[in-house]
Amino acid sequence: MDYFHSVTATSTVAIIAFPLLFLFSFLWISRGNTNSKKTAPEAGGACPIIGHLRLLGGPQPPHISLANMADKYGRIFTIKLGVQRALVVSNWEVAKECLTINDKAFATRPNLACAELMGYHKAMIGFAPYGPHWRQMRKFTTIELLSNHRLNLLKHVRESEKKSSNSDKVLVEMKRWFRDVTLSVILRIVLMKKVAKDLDQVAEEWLREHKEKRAENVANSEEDFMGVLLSILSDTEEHEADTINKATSLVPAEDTSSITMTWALSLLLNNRDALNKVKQELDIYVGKDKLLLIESDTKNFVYLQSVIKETLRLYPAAPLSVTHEAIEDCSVKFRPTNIGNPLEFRPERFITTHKDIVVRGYDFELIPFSSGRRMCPGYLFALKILELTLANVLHWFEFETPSGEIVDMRESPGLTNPKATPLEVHITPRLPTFVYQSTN
Ligand code: HEM
Repeated sequence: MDYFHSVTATSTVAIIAFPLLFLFSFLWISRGNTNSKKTAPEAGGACPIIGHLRLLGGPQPPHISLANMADKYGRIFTIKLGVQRALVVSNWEVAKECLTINDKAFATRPNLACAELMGYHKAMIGFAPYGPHWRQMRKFTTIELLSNHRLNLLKHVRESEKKSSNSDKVLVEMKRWFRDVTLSVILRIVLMKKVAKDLDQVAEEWLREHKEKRAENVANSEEDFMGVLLSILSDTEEHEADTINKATSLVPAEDTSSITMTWALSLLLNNRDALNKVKQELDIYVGKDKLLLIESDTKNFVYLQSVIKETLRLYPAAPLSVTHEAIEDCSVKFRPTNIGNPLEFRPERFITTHKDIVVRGYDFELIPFSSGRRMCPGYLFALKILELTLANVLHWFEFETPSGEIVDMRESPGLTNPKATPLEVHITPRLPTFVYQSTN
């Protein structure tokens, strides 16, 4: 039976809640959910929308609350957020319609106070309204910074980022560790050719300062990162605009990538069979006598790549995408479909039943990086960092939770989707001692 529902969007904010919700959408069907078009009661309160998302989130993350609401009101419903009417989309087919046929209609961002305050007066590409500035930034980001060609030129920066090993058992908070690695790579890319000082030295200085601030409990915001960058750059004039453009385009990389790596490791620690399969892959294709992996090694890690896709499916770093706003009238309709075992961590699905699905924005069943003209321009960079960093840490160390307990998988509210509790693990060396002492 075909069900069609449509909503006309005029000056509507679209919250595309995917792909976690796409899982729930399949459950809704199997639960015999009605497909009637409904409007949820008003969330109440005043703008800005971020405040409302937090309000919606309450004790649980906003995307989970929206999933519950979608369960009640359907996979496409509207909600009044203060003066704004928001269209909440929790199904991949509707998301496809929004991001293909209606892509241009939904291409701008809402006018939010947070975009003004956190986004350098909306100069940051992610917050910028659709228009000439966004177009120029997008061109710069996709061609000059994050194209396949540029990423290949910067391969050595990603490959050279490593952490020293200690032969003792060490307790490590993994999100911080992943964050430091990602920050260091970003910093070195942004400052490339810019600073007379040795790049490693600059990266180390930034990380030291960053760690000191953290120790003093100073808010560790994106603005800190930009502030430090701008102060480092203040003594240089040449190509400053380019450098600032680079920095603003790379800021989203840090949180999203380190969150995803933390979820991936957590899932593996709770699923020992999957962890063993990753290790087997590492032993077959790398062996235990080599320390540092390079990007060309990762093409063989089919199972690890499936783990990453499954992580992005179950714990997408940006579960609500970034809010889109409609610039013109359009109408959105949908027809339901079904998929099995959506809540299970089963990386094998991406080697068997769903092996052709890629996360590049055209398989709408899985779009953690979104799709269309506002799609994440950093997806290639992210996939490279995720594959290389996860492969390296899983190659170097054995991981155990402090008392062998199961990792807590609760999520916490926010625009991104961090773990509610830190991932603290004991790490011990996995390779023979001589490998850590070698310089490869
Ligand atoms: C696991 C990692 C990541 C995930 C899941 C992710 C996801 C997303 C999503 C869902 C959006 C919103 C797309 C939309 O509005 O439709 C986005 C935007 C964006 N992302 Fe990412 N991202 C990741 C990593 C990165 C990295 C590594 C970079 C840079 C190197 C990056 C740069 C950006 C930028 C600049 C935007 C704004 C694009 C625009 O508004 O035109 N992201 N990302």
